[in-house]
Amino acid sequence: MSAIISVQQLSKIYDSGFQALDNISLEIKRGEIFALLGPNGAGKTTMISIICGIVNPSSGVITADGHDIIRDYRAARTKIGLVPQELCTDGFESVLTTVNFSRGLFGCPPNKAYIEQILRQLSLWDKRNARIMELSGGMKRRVMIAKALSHEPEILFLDEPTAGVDVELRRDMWEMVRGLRARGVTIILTTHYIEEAEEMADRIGVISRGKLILVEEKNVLMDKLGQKQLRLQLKKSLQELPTELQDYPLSLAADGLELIYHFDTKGDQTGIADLFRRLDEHGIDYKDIQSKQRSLEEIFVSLVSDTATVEVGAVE
Ligand SMILES: Nc1ncnc2c1ncn2[C@@H]1O[C@H](COP(=O)(O)OP(=O)(O)OP(=O)(O)O)[C@@H](O)[C@H]1O
Repeated sequence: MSAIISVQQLSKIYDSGFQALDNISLEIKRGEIFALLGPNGAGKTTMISIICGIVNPSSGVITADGHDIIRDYRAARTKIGLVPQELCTDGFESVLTTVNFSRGLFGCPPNKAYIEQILRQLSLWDKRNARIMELSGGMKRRVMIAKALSHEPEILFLDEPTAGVDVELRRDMWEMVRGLRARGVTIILTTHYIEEAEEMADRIGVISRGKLILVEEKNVLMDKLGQKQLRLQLKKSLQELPTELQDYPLSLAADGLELIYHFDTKGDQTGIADLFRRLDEHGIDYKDIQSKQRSLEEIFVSLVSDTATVEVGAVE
């Protein structure tokens, strides 16, 4: 897949002297869903704002669908739709007027059929004549998406699309984003919700203190770093591991009532059969077994824990 966005050696130093981005290079592939993860203040919004032409870069070269975002600003901007973090729209206007107006700002001629299609897709068609102030928070957020899509962009930036929305609406949004991707829209989203990236993204980038510390296919990331755990609930508690088992990747938890075995999903052999034999030899009985994949959240926390204070995996 070719790159639809290319970011080369991007740095941003705000007027205050604060360096928000430090030499970032990144290519977004056409048609992918790319999730940008990072703790508060990592630089996600700064990066999006620069690509969308809202904030000036201090150095670096960025193109959107081949158009330089500074020299060829207008052409670049028409390729991009942005759903900002904050809801910003006139509450007195109707949904339809607002979305049509946004389209007009890009110099696009009216297209009733297209606007109807996106409003239907976002379940807003029935509310098209309602004033924005009369809508629920989730609906307002969808209006922001409709506005961002009004000029038929090929790239959609979603800055924390599901912050503060309930679980059901979050799932609807995920469905909608997948639908957009199926129509060929490239999607870049920032999120604090690791589960969102895990669920949706094709690739994941992790940004911490203005540096891009990792870019990887989600599945590769899960495989590469994704360890599995086998948890055995013991019938009798153990004070400590028998000496012969101390070289195994085992640990005791829950006051000696749980034995945790770590193994690599990539390895040829998990060692589980051998472990069971050894437990049998030592008369260690268990009543239940669970296996658990290391989540992206754990991976993320371990990645950024030494570079920043982490605030991740917010759960409502
Ligand atoms: N206009 C500005 N002037 C000075 N510093 C700024 C400005 N805008 C942002 N910053 C700083 O740049 C850093 C990155 O901010 P940014 O909003 O890009 O982070 P973020 O990763 O989007 O965070 P969050 O997840 O909290 O939205 C922060 O330390 C922020 O205080």
